[in-house]
Amino acid sequence: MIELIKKLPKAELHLHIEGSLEPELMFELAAKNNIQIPYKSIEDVRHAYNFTNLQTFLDIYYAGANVLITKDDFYDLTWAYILKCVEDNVIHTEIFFDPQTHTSRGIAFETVITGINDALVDAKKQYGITSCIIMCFLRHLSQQAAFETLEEALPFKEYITAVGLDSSELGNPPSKFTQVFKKAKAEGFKLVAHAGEEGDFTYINEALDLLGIDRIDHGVQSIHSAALMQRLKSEQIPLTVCPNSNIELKVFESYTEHNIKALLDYGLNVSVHSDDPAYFKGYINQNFINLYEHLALSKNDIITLVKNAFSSSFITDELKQQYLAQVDLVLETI
Ligand code: HPA
Ligand SMILES: [Zn+2]
Repeated sequence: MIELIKKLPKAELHLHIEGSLEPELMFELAAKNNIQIPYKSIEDVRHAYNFTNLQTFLDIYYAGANVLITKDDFYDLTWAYILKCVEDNVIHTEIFFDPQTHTSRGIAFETVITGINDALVDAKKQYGITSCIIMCFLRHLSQQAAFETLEEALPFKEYITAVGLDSSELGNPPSKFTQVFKKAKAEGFKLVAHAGEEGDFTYINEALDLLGIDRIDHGVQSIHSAALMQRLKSEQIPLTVCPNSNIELKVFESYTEHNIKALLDYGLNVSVHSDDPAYFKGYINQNFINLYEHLALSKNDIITLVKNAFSSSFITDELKQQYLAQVDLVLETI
């Protein structure tokens, strides 16, 4: 089964590019850019990755992002991630970036977006990997700040497919961003939002009812509302679930307690993703392998999870069919 997991072509739909910053590159960029980081060695960094909840992770994650300064840094970060896609057979990836994490340090929006985009263009040329970019608003900041970020993004609209919402969930419900999501929709962006990771199921209801999102990121707390479960099932609203992240951030105590199998068996449109793989011990294949080893996923479960990701992606229907056929082709050879 592990061979199957590795060989299947996959789509990544929940990946923060800043969360793919491996400690080795963090050290290299810190030295190049003369940025102080609070670690003496790679070992030291890995040791610090011992989180108790979302906020303890975010504090370290934002500090890590401080080493990213130039367009080349954003290119190199993204290219390093593309090489992981090649390793894991990810043929389509939809990546988040957090512009405010960088613009608040005086880095131009243009520097960030063009560095990321150039690497994605090269990924298509060199490996045929398709991609899109999702710009996230930081929910611990104000709606006004999100509006300003949306304005900054408009000249680069052709590079950005969707807007999302991430960072500290508790106390920052989707309702805080109703107006800016309305504007983003009017500008033609697809909409996603992190909801129901640490926040309860009412955050998911708000993301659906007030923001009008196309996909929920995480969404695992939906299991606590029968009405919401019924709605997610009948409307087949995608949930991009990140198992390693949920374990590392103590959303579930262990893999055996993770509810993805229950969500899948109920008939929800769930898929598996890696969130912040440099911080959460592994990329997409490792997420599948951990689930397989602890939750007794069947071959059919794995195929459904893999196919759901393609179906829930923002690519054209034609490309979806092509990629789903590619999955079937690999299945025939195994
Ligand atoms: O898992 C996450 N949740 C919220 N914000 C984030 N920013 C990076 N990763 C995450
Ligand atoms: Zn996330």
